[in-house]
Amino acid sequence: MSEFLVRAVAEGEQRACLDVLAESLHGKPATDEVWAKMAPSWTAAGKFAAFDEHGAPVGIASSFDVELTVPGGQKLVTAAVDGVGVRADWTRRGILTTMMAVQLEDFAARGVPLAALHASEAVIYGRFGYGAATFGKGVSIERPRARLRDGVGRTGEVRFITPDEAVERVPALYHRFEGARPGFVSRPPAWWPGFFERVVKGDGGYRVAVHSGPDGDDGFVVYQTIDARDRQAPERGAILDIRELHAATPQAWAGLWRFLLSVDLVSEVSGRGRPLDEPIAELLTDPRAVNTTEIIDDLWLRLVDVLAALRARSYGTAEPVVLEVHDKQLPDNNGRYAVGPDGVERTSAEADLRLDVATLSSLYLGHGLFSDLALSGRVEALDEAAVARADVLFHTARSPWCGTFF
Ligand SMILES: CC(=O)SCCNC(=O)CCNC(=O)[C@H](O)C(C)(C)COP(=O)(O)OP(=O)(O)OC[C@H]1O[C@@H](n2cnc3c(N)ncnc32)[C@H](O)[C@@H]1OP(=O)(O)O
Repeated sequence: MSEFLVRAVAEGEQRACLDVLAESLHGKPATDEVWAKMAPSWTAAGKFAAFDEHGAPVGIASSFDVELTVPGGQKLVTAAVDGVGVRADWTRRGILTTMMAVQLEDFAARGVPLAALHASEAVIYGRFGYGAATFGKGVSIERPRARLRDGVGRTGEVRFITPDEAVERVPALYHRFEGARPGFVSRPPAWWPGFFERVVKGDGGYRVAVHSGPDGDDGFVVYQTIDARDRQAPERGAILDIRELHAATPQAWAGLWRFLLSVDLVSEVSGRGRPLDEPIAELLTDPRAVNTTEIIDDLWLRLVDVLAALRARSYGTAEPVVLEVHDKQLPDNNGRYAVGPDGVERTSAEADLRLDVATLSSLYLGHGLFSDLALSGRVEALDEAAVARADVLFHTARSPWCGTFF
């Protein structure tokens, strides 16, 4: 069997690695024009690749650092893992497994307490300690039925901005929302050019609208309209599909929804990956105008430093529990942790609950219940009473939500 070597990507090797990634995702090699646009942000930093015996890349795993808000509001440095792919003629030989191991060791050595990713398939990353930690819902709103309750969203103004104005204003505006929910991530400067090129300035016809309240700009929406008109069904108008909707205040949030639901010749307003608890139906006189079309896993989280991560978040009011954590890839995390509202310590006390690091990672931001995972066997309850306590300790008022694709 052919050998491979996993190592850090050196300066000058990025383009060949990008082509491997594109191939794995059924894309095309970058043209000179595309590469010229990508090169400034597709640096060698944070990239590991597998090379064949001739030195050609056959697999790639990339990451960049962001800050992720954890329950209680602290922001933790998090390795945002993206750009993972193995050339189709090299799969199932352990390349991803080796790249994940090297990457995790790098995160641990750099003192990065969390790693996160969006998974192409739900079966891949659990074995490396990642668990689905935030979810998003798809919504479809029947616009003809969607009348707003009296007074909803009337306190501010919404205006379009041009793509160039969006480049100028939206990153700073987004910065205002960071920390609004557990799971939210910062968008470093290198994240934005791809978004502006592919979405805002791309050929999808996206519009950017900004909401202004008493303190100035406080929300924005990015959407496109898809013409679905049909002569046989004259009541059918366009579909207005939301790509992003972020608001700093409840008034801005309601104002943006008012605007979206007021656009003429639209029969449906849709969006994917919205927060599970976004109360759109509560804005309307007919809540049944809002349909949930799907619920999908969003951010997969990996506690790299279990003690640091557990210490960084806040907890609900309940007696402490002792968690026994198993971590195959990073054995320094193995052990017991006493977790309570007054703090988190390593302990030699008897364990109440036993779970692997992927399961703990999926519960960490507040989505899901220990009791559900105890039912399914993913949490082993050595003390039954501790399950309900853990539910209270880890619960968060707002659903965790990431809202950023990388
Ligand atoms: C964060 C992101 O970027 S998500 C994007 C991920 N990339 C893609 O989906 C692109 C297309 N797919 C690929 O490039 C590759 O198939 C990868 C990266 C998913 C997997 O790479 P491989 O080198 O084949 O993985 P590797 O050989 O290390 O497999 C490890 C284990 O995962 C399993 N596995 C890997 N990929 C899959 C999959 N897609 N479906 C089911 N099982 C899988 C393997 O069977 C193996 O199981 P085992 O340990 O029980 O033997």
